[in-house]
Amino acid sequence: MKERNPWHTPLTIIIAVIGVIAIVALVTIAVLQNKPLIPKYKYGIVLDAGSSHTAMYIYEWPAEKDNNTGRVEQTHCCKVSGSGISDYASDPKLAGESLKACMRDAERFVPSERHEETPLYLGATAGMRLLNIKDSAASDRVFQAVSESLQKSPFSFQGARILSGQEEGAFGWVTVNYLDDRLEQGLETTGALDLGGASTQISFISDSFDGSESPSNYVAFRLYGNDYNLYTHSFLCYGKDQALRMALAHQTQSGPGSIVDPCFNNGYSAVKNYSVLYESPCVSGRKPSSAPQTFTHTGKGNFYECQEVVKSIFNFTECKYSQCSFNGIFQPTLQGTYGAFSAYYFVMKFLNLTDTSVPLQSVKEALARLCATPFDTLKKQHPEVKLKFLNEYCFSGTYIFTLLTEGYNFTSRTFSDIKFIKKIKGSDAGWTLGYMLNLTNMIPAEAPDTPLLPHAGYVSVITVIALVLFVLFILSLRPLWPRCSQKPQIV
Ligand SMILES: O=c1[nH]cnc2c1ncn2[C@@H]1O[C@H](COP(=O)(O)OP(=O)(O)O)[C@@H](O)[C@H]1O
Ligand SMILES: [Ca+2]
Repeated sequence: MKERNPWHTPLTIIIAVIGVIAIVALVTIAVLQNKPLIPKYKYGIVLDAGSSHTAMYIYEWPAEKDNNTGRVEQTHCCKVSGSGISDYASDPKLAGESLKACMRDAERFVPSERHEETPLYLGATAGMRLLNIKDSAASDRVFQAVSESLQKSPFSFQGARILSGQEEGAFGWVTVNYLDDRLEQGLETTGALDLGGASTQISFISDSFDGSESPSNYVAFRLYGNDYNLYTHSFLCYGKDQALRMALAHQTQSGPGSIVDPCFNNGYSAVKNYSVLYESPCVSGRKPSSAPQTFTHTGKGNFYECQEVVKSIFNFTECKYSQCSFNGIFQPTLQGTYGAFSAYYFVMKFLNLTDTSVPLQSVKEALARLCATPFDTLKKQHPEVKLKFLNEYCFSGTYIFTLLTEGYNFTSRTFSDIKFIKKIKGSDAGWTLGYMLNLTNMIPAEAPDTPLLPHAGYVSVITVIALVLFVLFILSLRPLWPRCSQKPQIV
């Protein structure tokens, strides 16, 4: 007769089936419990109205996370065609019109159910600061026009305003450190170097700086439970386009009519208008009284001579503090690593010097070579590069080199601490993300409570405990186990 398998009793089969169902149910609940059901996002839109152009950034973050603590990422960027809003002073309506194409873009990228609740901000930087100095009524009219245009969008428009230089510097610093996950984890922070067309910002933490020596350069933050004493300064007129104006103005002082400029390549030649050159507040008041209408601007391409011209737009002597960068502005000792973005990146990218940390000597050699290249050769080497930029790379590169070394005092040792970057993890480096994080209170002052275990750890622990309980349960039923298979013992 065939022996019955002792495990095949109705009781053990029922126990096993119930046990398996219980484990599957437990693990399924553990997996589903903490998982978002459908990936739903919230959105925020920031328009960066820079001196040279306006760009729109759309950010998104998970809607389910409590108090908007989920990671914010840039999902889309739209470049407004035409020039910066400050160039529409004589026809402000056009400034409003120019934003429309990007706003339509935003309507497609943000799901329509979210339109009404999505905040929309416009922040203007140094181009509007200069227009405000030159003609504040014109600046008001431009803001009026862009605000009217943005109010017509389906988003929740929160206003258009000029950022102070301090805000521009501090929010750039917040952006790079947020994207690098340095704030939440309380890691050593990175300094931020931003070069625009009309102003430039430097922001970093220095242990020697507590704000006492120069309170106007001090911004205090408490983020995720950590205190930061940030040094920041924005130099108005030291963006690369206004710096070029100052360099040209300096060279026209010696005698009107023509300039032979070492910062432009040999073979470059253009006729320029005196009053256009001198219309900016960065140079106004210095126009020679005998100046003719136009002057000829030709290049002779020499990096070393160009450096001398560039140095002439800085004041290195005046300083009433313990130490200064330039123009009598206090700067504490440089410390740590730096992310350099916007025009720093564009120029260093053109020089092919962005990938690794670059020795200062290599930058010098690359610039000496670039400036010495005849303009015709340069055009043939770079047919894809817009002439407007190609014309100016010798000047822009020399300006960056001089600003970093003579202005901010980077040395051949500390220069390689600078990384030239455009994006961090898919989001552009710039002030816009930090600005939105601040206005939406998305970075808490105190560290949020975190669950004891991460999700995967939680699921594993639950599974192991369930298995152990199941085995213990089966073992506890031992007295009920069938004994019929045991061989009869011979007494
Ligand atoms: O491809 C490029 N090559 C070189 N420079 C560029 C390129 N794209 C943008 N730029 C420059 O970057 C700068 C951006 O400045 P922005 O418009 O942000 O001014 P702001 O920050 O001073 O208000 C401008 O000088 C612009 O000409
Ligand atoms: Ca800018």
